[in-house]
Amino acid sequence: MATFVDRVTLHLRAGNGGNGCVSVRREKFKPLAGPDGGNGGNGGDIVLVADPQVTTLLGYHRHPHRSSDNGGFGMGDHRSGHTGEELELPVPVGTVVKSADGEELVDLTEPGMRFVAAAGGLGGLGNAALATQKRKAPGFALLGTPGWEGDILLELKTVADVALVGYPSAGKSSLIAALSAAKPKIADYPFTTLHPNLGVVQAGDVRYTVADVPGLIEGASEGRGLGLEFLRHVERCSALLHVLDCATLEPGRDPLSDLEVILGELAAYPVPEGQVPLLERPQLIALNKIDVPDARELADFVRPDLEARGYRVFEISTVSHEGLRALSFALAELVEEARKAEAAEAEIRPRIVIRPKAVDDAGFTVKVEGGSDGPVYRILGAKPERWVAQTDFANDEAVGYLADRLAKLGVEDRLFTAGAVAGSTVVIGRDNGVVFDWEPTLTSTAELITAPRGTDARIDQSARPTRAQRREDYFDRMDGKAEARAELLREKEAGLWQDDDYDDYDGQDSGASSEETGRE
Ligand SMILES: Nc1nc2c(ncn2[C@@H]2O[C@H](COP(=O)(O)OP(=O)(O)OP(=O)(O)O)[C@@H](O)[C@H]2O)c(=O)[nH]1
Ligand SMILES: [Mg+2]
Repeated sequence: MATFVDRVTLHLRAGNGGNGCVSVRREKFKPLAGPDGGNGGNGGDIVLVADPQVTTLLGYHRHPHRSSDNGGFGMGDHRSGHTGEELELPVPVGTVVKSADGEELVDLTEPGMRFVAAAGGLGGLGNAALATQKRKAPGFALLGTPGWEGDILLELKTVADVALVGYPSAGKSSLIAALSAAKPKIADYPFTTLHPNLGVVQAGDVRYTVADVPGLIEGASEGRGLGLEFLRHVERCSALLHVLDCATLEPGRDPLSDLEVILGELAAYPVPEGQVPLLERPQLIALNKIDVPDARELADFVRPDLEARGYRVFEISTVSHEGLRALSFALAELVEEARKAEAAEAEIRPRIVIRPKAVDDAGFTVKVEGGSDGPVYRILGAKPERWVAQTDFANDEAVGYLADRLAKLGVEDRLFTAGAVAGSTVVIGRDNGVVFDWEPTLTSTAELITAPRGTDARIDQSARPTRAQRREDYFDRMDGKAEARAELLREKEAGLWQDDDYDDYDGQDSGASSEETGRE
C-alpha cells in the first residue's frame, strides 16, 4: 500500500571543517623560509530547498540519514583545503521544519526558499595565516570544527494538488487506484481509508498528485467520524474533486443531498490565516459507479442541476474506467492553472534564504556549579567553545594560543571574579566539555616549556646561541666527557665492573652518551 508520508525525522551530519596545516617552506640555501601551511576548507552545509517539483517526503522516509562533504585539510605551500560541497535536499513547498524537540524552525512556504538545516564546520587556519609580527613561525595550526549533527523533523502541509472528498464508500480509493499506481485499501464498508493515500497521475504532459482522504460525514467539521483529521488533509490541497456515489442504497442519500452535506462541512472548517477557504478553491464533480444501470440513470438525472450551479461534472466508473480519461485531463487543467497562479506570485517575491537564528557570538558566561570535590566553573559561549574545538591539545603551542585567546576575551578575569583559584576545575562547553585544572598562569605555560611561543629557535636568529655560547657549551661537553671517562677508569680500577659489563664498554659509545648528558 502506498501510504503517504507527511512526517519524517531526518538525521543530519554536516561536513567537518578541514584542519589547518603546519608547514615550513624550504628553498635552496634557505631551508627554513617561513611558515606556509594552508587553511582547512569549510565543511559543506546541508540546505533544505522548497522545490515545486517535489511532492512527497517519501524519499526521506526511506533514507533519513544525510550528510554533506567534509572540508579538505590545508597543505603546505599555502594550499588551502577544498570547501566541502553543500548538500541540497529538495523538499515539497509547504514543508514545516521543526527541531528535534518540536520547536518550529521555519515554514518553507515559497518555492525556492532555502533553509540551512545543518551548518558545516569551519576550516582551521594554517600556520601561515596564524603568523604575525610577533609570532613569525607558529608551530601549530587550528583544527577544523565539527559540522552540525542532529535530528530535525519535516512535516508536510501541502500534501497534494487535488483532494478527493466524499462520503465513505463513494469510491474515492477506487478512483485513485484507477487513476494512478497507488494501491489503497478498497472495501465496501465505511471508513476503509484511515490515513490519506497519495497517487501520482500523469495526464498528457502534466503530472500531479491526488490525495485520497478518509470519508467525510455530517458533523465532520465538529470532529465526527474522522472529521478534523480528514479536513486537515484537505486544507493542504489546492483543488477539490467531489466524488458522489450514485449507487448508494442508504435511505435519505442521493448525490445532491450528499453534496449539500459535504459543502456544509467544508464551509464550516476554519482554514489557517492566509489560506484560501476550502469552498473558494477550484472544484469538480465526479458522479461515480455509472456501471450500475440505476446509477447511470440517476447521474444523468442530477447532472443538469449540478451544471446549472456552475460545476463541471464527469460521469465515471472506477470499475469500467468509463469517463476517467476526460476527468484526469480536466484535473490536469485545474492543477496547471493553480500552479501558474502560484508561480506568478512566486516570481514577484525575492529568493528567500533562511539561516538558523544567529547565536550571540560575542559573549560568554561563567557559571559556578557545585561538584563533589569543590566548585566547577563552567564557561559557556559560542566563541570559547569553538576555540576549544579548534585546539590540538597535543600541541603545547596550540594550547598556549588557546590560553591567549581566552585571556584576551576576558575569561581569565571573569574566572577570578567568580572566585576561581589555582587548581579550580574549569570546564568549557556543555556536554563533554573540555576540563582544565585552572592555572591562572596558563597563559604563559607554553613560554615556560620552550622558547617564547611563536618563535622557532631554528629560524629566529636572536634565539640561536652565539659563537661564544657554543664554544662554552663545547668545552663543557668535552670536560664532561673527560670526567666521565676518568670516572669509568676509576671504577674499573676499583674492580667495580663485572666482566660482561666491561665487554659492553666501548670508548666511543660512552663518549656519545656523556655528550648527551652534557647537552642537557
Ligand atoms: N459498481 C461500482 N462499485 C464501485 C465503484 N467504485 C467503487 N466501488 C465500490 O464501492 C465500495 C467502496 O469503495 P472505496 O473506494 O473503498 O470507497 P471510499 O470512498 O474510499 O470509502 P472510504 O475509504 O470508506 O471513505 C467498494 O466496494 C468498491 O468496490 C464503481 O465505479 N462501480
Ligand atoms: Mg477509501
